[in-house]
Amino acid sequence: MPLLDRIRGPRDLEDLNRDELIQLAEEIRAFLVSNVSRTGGHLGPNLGVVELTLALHRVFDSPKDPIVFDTGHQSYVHKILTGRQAGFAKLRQKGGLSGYPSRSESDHDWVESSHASSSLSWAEGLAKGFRLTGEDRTVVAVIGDGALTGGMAWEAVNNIAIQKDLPLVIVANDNGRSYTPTVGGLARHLTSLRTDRRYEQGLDFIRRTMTQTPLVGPAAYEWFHGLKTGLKDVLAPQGLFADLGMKYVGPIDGHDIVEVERALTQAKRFGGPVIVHVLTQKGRGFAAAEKHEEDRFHSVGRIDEITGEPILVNPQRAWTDVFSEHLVAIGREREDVVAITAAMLHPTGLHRFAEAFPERTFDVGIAEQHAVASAAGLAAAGLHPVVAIYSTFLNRAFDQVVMDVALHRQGVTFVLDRAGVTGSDGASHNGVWDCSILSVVPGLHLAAPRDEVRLGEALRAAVDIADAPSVVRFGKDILPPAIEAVRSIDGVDVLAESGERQVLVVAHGAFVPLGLEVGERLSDQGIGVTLVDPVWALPVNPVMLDLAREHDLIISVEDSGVVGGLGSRLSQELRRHEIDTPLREFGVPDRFLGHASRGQILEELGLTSQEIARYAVEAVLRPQAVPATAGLDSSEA
Ligand SMILES: Cc1ncc(C[n+]2csc(CCOP(=O)(O)OP(=O)(O)O)c2C)c(N)n1
Ligand SMILES: CC(=O)[C@@H](O)[C@H](O)COP(=O)(O)O
Ligand SMILES: [Mg+2]
Repeated sequence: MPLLDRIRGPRDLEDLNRDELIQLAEEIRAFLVSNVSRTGGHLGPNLGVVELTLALHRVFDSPKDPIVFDTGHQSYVHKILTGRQAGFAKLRQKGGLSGYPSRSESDHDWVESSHASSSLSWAEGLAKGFRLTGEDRTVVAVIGDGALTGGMAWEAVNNIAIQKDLPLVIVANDNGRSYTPTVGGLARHLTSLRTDRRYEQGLDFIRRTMTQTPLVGPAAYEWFHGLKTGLKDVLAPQGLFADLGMKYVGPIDGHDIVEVERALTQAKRFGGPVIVHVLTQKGRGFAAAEKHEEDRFHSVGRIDEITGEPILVNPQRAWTDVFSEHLVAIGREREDVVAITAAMLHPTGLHRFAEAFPERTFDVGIAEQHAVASAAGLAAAGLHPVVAIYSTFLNRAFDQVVMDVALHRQGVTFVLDRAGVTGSDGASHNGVWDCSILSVVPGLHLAAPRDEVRLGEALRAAVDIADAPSVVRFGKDILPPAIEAVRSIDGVDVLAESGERQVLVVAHGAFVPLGLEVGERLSDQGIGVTLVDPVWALPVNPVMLDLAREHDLIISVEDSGVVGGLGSRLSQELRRHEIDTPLREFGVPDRFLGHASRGQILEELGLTSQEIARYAVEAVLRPQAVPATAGLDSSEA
């Protein structure tokens, strides 16, 4: 019987000997490869933390001792060891396991992380809280070298370092990579800790001595490890962490389970804040991942479990690809255009720009706030920065968008990928907050292009704006075919017109095809429709006000948060101009969405042409009978 079948919870790990643990680690890797290759998910990060997670669960008493996984994408092994093996068949699917820690799944999950660099603050708060309430618990934070580049992590370190009796163990899981190799001074510092020559020379000496000792088997192993640990304390540079006043243990070979356990035990006994520096290999044990230069299989779709080749290669291009190509073309024409990524060069499509213009591309680490403020500086120095970032991660840098870019009237372009409902990564990764938060930024321009042509045009227009923030947002899906306008009125594209001017459908970005379907359904019912795409949704184009005056009802559809979103902004402008045409906004309600496919989520929210058209027909035929909030109701289904 495989050992893994006997593991129902961390207690089942207690009696395993070293050989059994090694076998179990192998079984877990096979389990991960076989399952994640079928569902997709964060394979590489999890293959790297198998021994580390086994050791964590043997040394600490989870859930009494909380284990907080930074970002949380590397918590699959933790899930396997805490009774959730069966759930992997539906990982990240509707009704299945979340791709991140989830409190509804298990008491072992304390923090539903997913946005990076917050674990140390969480752990500090938990540990401080337990100390105040007199509970004897140790809190563990597992943070990657990438997540350690985030400013929040350093705000926490600064605060932790002065609390000498805080029972807090920070495990720095150093695999040298975020997606690509982790960049920056900290990464360099970790490398120097990893490769310090004095420690290596000391180890060589021990190895040579060992060949002359009479010890064999486990005794030799114990002896060797004891010496290695002692040697590290004496010879290895404690560096930055120790200088800040924290105890540093490491560097530890993260795939040597005995060594990891020993270090964690030592850290637990210490009773104050300790950083345990563990070296791991992203993608370990799966050849295709180990040699995958781009990201070591950080996040995969469905793949062949032997070769690692993607199973479904969609020949159609995604929004990211098209943006990527347009930006290179712009870069050739405009020497002042520079690009910034917060550790996501390939996922945001900036790798092409980086290949063409390496000296004009900046990877700042997982540091969105810095990325945006630094962009303001670059703009003030005469350049035009393009900050390419996932919509959800811009939340981190809202203040910098307002204070550093908008207030200073700097020409910075934000390209927001993964805008709208993304689905399988769960609540936190839907890009549904950008329009609401950006709507309140004075002077900001925002475009939601509907197809490739409009994306190219919007991007060019955005980089021409030299005195204000400009934003181009698009989703994760593949691109729809080009949708040509029937005519254009001062920048507002009219996509369809039929009959009397009864219903004005205003559709944005990826929801333009949905708007077209709504329009068709209405004209099939004999209702006059005008369908428009403003392309530039912010600031509101005055043409929209004229169009609003000419219609009886306005329906706005957007793939973003409905509260304070684009429809809502238009509605406010109408009121400001005393235009009383009723407007109903359809978009994503203000609640957290469970993980599921994009299609399933949109269906659940009633964001289908059938539901929207049903509302519009009712509102036109029986205006008195339709409640004022009906549009919002259907999106809260
Ligand atoms: C605030 C924020 N920005 C960007 C990301 C996207 N992201 C997820 S994992 C990751 C790299 C993490 O690297 P590391 O912490 O070293 O973990 P590893 O995958 O190497 O285990 C990035 C950039 C995120 N989750 N949160
Ligand atoms: C953990 C994290 O934040 C990213 O890895 C994210 O899951 C990537 O999303 P995509 O797969 O949409 O690029
Ligand atoms: Mg890493």
